Amino acid sequence: MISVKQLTKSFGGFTAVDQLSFEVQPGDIVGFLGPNGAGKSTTMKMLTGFLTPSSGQIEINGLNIADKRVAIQQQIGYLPEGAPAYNDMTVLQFLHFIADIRGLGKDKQARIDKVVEQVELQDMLDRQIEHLSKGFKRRVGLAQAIIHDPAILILDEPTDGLDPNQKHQVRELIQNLSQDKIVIISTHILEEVTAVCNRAMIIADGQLHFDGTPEALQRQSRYHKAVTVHFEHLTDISGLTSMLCVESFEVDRRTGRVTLFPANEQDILPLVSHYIQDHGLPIDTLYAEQGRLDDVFRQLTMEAN
Ligand SMILES: Nc1ncnc2c1ncn2[C@@H]1O[C@H](COP(=O)(O)OP(=O)(O)OP(=O)(O)O)[C@@H](O)[C@H]1O
Repeated sequence: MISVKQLTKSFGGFTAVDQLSFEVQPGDIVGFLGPNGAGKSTTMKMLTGFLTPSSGQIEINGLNIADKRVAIQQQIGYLPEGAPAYNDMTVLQFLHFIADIRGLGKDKQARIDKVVEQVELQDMLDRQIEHLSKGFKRRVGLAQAIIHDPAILILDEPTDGLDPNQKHQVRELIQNLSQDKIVIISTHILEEVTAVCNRAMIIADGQLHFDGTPEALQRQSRYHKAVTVHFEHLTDISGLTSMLCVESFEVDRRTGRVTLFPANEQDILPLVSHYIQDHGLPIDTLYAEQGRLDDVFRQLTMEAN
């Protein structure tokens, strides 16, 4: 378990992480979300023992990082921002180097084979890291993070720079890893949180603004329970938008979709659907919204500003 209490980091007079407190249990896949400069990487660096907090406490599996840093680091796999590596080594040399540092001993070859397969580096083993594409560099970074099969994985923007297929693979990899592990990722991709994480934490200005499931995050959106309609052709919507159960509406000028917001948070889909049927309105799409993550992200982080 990770237990963080009142964690703070200041650089000179500037507070990058401000009294952050949270706990993470095995099985949790946590997504750190936040605007640029929110303090996500700084928090990860403190969790992994690369930065010393200005104040506050970090305990990992009962050990305090202030006096058991090395023991804690043995339990953690860390992919730093930008996935730094030794550029003049080949991929295979680098993985051997990391495996030796991690003290894998007789398990070394088996673990290297396993991670090479997991992140699909088979064709790159003899390439110098300097000459790899951004996506492959990131895969090397992931391979070194998981090579010792750590109980805790901390991944700073793990899918940054990957193409859509690689993103999908890395997300699957994270999900397959996670049954008994703690995984913390930071990302700017909101959909990644719903695709991969069972918990979302929104950090802005170094403070925690939301901590809950991705579904709970979506429910905070003003679009939660709104009903969106798309018509086959231009249609008079005045009757629909003046229904008593509809508090307000908006029209997306680009797509022509009409979104109806419910009065009193009620479930208006059946009422809207009946109205459309009764009046023979020419619709091609009708659905209730779960909530829009970009909307709630903007709302929570703007409030912080
Ligand atoms: N070593 C440092 N010295 C001074 N300021 C720093 C240092 N490291 C980080 N900061 C500042 O702390 C703030 C938080 O940075 P951090 O990298 O943690 O943000 P982030 O949420 O990871 O951002 P991004 O999404 O852009 O990666 C930023 O304003 C950054 O400029």
